[in-house]
Amino acid sequence: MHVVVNAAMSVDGKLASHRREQLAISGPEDFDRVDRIRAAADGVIVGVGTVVADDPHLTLDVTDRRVQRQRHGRPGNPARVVADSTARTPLDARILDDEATTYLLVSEQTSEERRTKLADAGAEVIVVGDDRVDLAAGIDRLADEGIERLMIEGGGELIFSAFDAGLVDELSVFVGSQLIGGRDAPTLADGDGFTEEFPVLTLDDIEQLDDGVVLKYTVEA
Ligand SMILES: NC(=O)C1=CN([C@@H]2O[C@H](COP(=O)(O)OP(=O)(O)OC[C@H]3O[C@@H](n4cnc5c(N)ncnc54)[C@H](O)[C@@H]3O)[C@@H](O)[C@H]2O)C=CC1
Ligand SMILES: Nc1nc(O)c(N)c(N[C@@H]2O[C@H](COP(=O)(O)O)[C@@H](O)[C@H]2O)n1
Repeated sequence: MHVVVNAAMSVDGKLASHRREQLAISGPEDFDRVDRIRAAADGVIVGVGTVVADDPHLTLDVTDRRVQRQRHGRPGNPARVVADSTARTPLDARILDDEATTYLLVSEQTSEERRTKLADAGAEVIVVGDDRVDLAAGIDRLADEGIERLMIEGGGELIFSAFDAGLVDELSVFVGSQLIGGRDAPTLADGDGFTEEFPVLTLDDIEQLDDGVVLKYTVEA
């Protein structure tokens, strides 16, 4: 499995304001770039914090679906995936519509009743982990479903966990020109934070887009 993280942050490293409202940090050129990364992926994953905050759709625009067909011979959108230990995804969430397959990674903490409701609402429910979603195990299960390239879109809790588990191969981050501030605003990598053995990245490319820059890194093994 090849895992690519992509997100957009302010100059002070925030993904959103402390109110956790969705903000357009990216401009149109960067959103086009995001769409191309989605189009190249077999699956796009977010944490349930992002689902609750943003109600994202995580699909491609029609142009990119054509691009995907030419590139990979596979029609349609990449699969959508949510890391959702206690199955908090609302039953009317946009990611549960029928525009793509949606996998919900949940833990054993989720009741059979809740799993059934989510399955009835359109989700493919996969149980991985006792108290919390075990991301490495989840990725193995997604690989069994044919997902070979996974894009992680956020938020900061999920991105930290993916780095913590040593699962990330590439990181792209758009740095916009806003300053958001707020000690409780989500950042690119939240979680408990590293105190030793910090992940080491190699800067591969810098590109100016909209009013910001895209930084592209590979992650050292
Ligand atoms: N600017 C950007 O590119 C993006 C911004 N965002 C913003 O980020 C915020 C949401 O981020 P967060 O609150 O950090 O939530 P998140 O989206 O990272 O979800 C975290 C939640 O996922 C669940 N989870 C299950 N298994 C997990 C695991 N193994 N590791 C980590 N989490 C796991 C937990 O309930 C946890 O609270 C929103 O304000 C959203 O707008 C989200 C994505 C991209
Ligand atoms: N790359 C990027 N730039 C921003 O400025 C953003 N706010 C985000 N947010 C992510 O995109 C999701 C929304 O996706 P849909 O348009 O609904 O398909 C949102 O939930 C974040 O994951 N990303």
